[in-house]
Amino acid sequence: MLRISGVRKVFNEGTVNEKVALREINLHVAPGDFVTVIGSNGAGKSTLMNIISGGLIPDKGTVTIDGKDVTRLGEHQRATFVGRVFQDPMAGTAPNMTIEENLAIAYGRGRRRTLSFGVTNRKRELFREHLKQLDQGLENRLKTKVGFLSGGQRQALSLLMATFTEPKILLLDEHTAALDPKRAQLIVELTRKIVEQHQLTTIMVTHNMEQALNMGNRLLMMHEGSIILDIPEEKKRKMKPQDLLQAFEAARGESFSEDRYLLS
Ligand SMILES: Nc1ncnc2c1ncn2[C@@H]1O[C@H](COP(=O)(O)OP(=O)(O)OP(=O)(O)O)[C@@H](O)[C@H]1O
Repeated sequence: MLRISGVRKVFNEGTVNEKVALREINLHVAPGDFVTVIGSNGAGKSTLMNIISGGLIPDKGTVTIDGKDVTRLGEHQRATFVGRVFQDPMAGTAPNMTIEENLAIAYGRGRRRTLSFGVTNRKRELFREHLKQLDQGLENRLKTKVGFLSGGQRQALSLLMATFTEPKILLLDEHTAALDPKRAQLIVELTRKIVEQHQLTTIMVTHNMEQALNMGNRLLMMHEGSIILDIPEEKKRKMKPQDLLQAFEAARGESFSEDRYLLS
């Protein structure tokens, strides 16, 4: 489904601020895989997500999605096959527009504009159906401006919008990190439900080791621009956060007392 070959990304190349964010990334994600990505600060996780979404173009290497080379396509051109939810609940939705207007934009992604942007009664019914599964009572608040919703409600709506058109790849970029534990858990459950329901190929970045172990069928660990661990489902299922820390230290060949802090 997703193939990343020899991808390298350097910021401020040739200056004193040069930073190699991705060294030589090779990654194949099979259809229906749910991959969690963990790693210390500055490991390159967000850069990798941006390379997949088209927010950044690699300096070297290629990205293919479902057999199509998308390396040089920008974010808008990939929007039909890449859905994304960000850490910031403000990022995925337009606060001054109503719930139904936001959903109409998500619904229109990849369709002909002339046919899609108005909110017809038929679409309203469809939106209500989808909103019901969020269990937030949003199906009765279609005319509410999104800026009035809580962070958790906005993330739930962002998740729905990102998956509305069943993208080929769903990117979740620490999408529960800004929420309190109760709301975060709700979004985790909702994520599981939506991903399973649509069998979405998903990549989720998290700093939460429990989350990385409990969700998905594969775990990647990144460090200083490289993927240093790739843990399959059977192995992952038996691991505890402590095992993950040990694996991290073994892969790096050094011990670092702040790992727990950096990863959790
Ligand atoms: N636009 C940019 N310009 C310059 N340097 C950047 C830019 N974006 C990222 N970097 C640098 O590239 C490296 C990788 O950053 P990235 O944001 O991908 O890490 P991350 O693993 O997502 O970190 P975190 O967990 O802290 O969000 C870091 O050293 C970062 O400072």
